Amino acid sequence: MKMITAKDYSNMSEKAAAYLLDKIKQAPDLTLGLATGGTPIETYKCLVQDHKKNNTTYQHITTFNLDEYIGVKAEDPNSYYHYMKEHLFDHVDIPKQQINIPNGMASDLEQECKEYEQKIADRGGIDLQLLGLGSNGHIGFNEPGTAFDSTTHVIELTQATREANARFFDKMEEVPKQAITMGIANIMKSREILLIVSGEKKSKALDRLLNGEIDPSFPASILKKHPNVTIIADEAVLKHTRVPSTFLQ
Ligand SMILES: O=P(O)(O)OC[C@H]1O[C@](O)(CO)[C@@H](O)[C@@H]1O
Repeated sequence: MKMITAKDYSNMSEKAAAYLLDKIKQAPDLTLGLATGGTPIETYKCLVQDHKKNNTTYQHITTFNLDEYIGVKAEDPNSYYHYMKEHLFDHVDIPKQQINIPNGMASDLEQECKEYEQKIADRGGIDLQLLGLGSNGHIGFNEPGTAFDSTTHVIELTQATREANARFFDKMEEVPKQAITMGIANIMKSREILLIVSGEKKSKALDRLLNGEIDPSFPASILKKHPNVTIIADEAVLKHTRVPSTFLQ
């Protein structure tokens, strides 16, 4: 794993967007794994600004989102489908048929998971996966205890995750209890991973990732076994994180 440091959230987002754009320019038909949540919002904003200014094209890009809430309609402002349209897809030239997000309204969720797996496989896997880090170590919605060999599956969200995400909803009761998420095996099969981490509240999690044991009780810990992970972290998170010198470029 290598670490790129950033001054603050904006600078982390600029560096993450520059990193993604560099890869997109090198391989315009890249298969990108995308994340939602608070962390990547400004990264997407930077991609949109770049698209407007420099016309970087997404015509041949295929995307797979990590996860989606179960029981939230696509048009609901809290669906991750809606989030992606609002923050990225409606503002760049990616063809609709190249966008993949699990369908949390599918009547047969097991079948939906299987089909999502097949779509990823048919595309030849993910080239570059963008990841955020949950305070409890979740990646995608793979909560603590999720098997490292898990593939796309239905997950019960922990109370901690529901509380962390409650800020996007009007009431705690509206926060879904379940989601579909790519599994840890899918994330680990990505050829490259870009993990973005910002803010003091993520210090404990980043510290555990860098210094702790590899254990399913902290799903992100498996990233240490991936051969090509880059972390972009800002000063606020790094202030209380012990960074082993081997991680610094
Ligand atoms: O970026 P946030 O909002 O802190 O969330 C951390 C992670 O949790 C999730 O919301 C769950 O998938 C991810 O999208 C995100 O990367």
